[in-house]
Amino acid sequence: MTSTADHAIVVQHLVKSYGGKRAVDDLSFSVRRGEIFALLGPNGAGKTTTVEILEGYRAPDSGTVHVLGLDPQRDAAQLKQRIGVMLQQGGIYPTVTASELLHLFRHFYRDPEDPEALIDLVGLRESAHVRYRQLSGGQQRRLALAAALIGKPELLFLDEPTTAMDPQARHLTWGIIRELRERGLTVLLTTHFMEEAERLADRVAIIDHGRLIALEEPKVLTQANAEEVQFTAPPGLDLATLAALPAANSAREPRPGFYVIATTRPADLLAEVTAWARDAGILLNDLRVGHESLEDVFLRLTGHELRE
Ligand SMILES: Nc1ncnc2c1ncn2[C@@H]1O[C@H](COP(=O)(O)OP(=O)(O)OP(=O)(O)O)[C@@H](O)[C@H]1O
Repeated sequence: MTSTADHAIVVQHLVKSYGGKRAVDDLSFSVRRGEIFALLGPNGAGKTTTVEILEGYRAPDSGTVHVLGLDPQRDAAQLKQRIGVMLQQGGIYPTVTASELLHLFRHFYRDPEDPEALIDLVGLRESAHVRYRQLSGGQQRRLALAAALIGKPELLFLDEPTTAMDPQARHLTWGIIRELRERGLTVLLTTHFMEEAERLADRVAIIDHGRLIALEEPKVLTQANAEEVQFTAPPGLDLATLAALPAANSAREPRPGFYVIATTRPADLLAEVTAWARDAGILLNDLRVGHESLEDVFLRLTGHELRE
């Protein structure tokens, strides 16, 4: 039973339409206190709409939503003191510095965090007095993260937190988010990045067309399936031939030239695939055995790929 005592967010049968189109379609899920929960889905899946309803910026058409035990519409003022929202790109005044922004924002909260400690936490000490527009994309996102933390929130909403970051900045940010979980914060994350959900989240809700497709721990999602042999080769190979290899269960070509063969005997299949390729004079690249990635899982569940 989901209760508001041990759950930071409880969403039940949420519906939101724009015109005649359902952006969120009977969505139900709960986020436990202290977990990092990812909403994963392609463009237009309904992630932002859902998050904005939870933040109190949009009203649902029907269904119920509880955030920290509160109704985001009715208890908006109370809730704003207890949640942190990372502003989207472009949401920060271009000539302000990190230090100025955080020292200003602290006045909006009853019990704010020390701005200087936050500057250190997000790794902006060297750039604390640089104007926002002169920061790199990754630094700008980290400042937005610091700004979301200034009110010492219990629950943090991160909408696409590592967009525009290079791999180094992304890893840094993942480290910060993990540290926040250690401190007991609950995090609701939306992302297009498989790897981000896989590495950060305790549980992942995959949504598509406003509906819940799956809700699992990342490792359960990826282990639920048999192993696979994957490789790249020229597009258009005969899938029936591949599926007919003795150790193969099924074969598919999810992207042109990228092949996935499911098996319960990966070592045998690997030998069969390489022998077949040699006989057919086909060069295989990136041959590997593995579990499905979250990307494969998404493709299998929704029939289309996750786009950035
Ligand atoms: N204010 C609005 N008016 C009309 N339609 C909207 C509005 N906001 C969103 N939509 C539509 O609702 C659907 C869900 O959009 P939403 O932004 O919630 O998805 P998303 O998963 O966050 O996608 P993205 O990753 O692109 O932000 C989309 O089809 C979108 O075009």
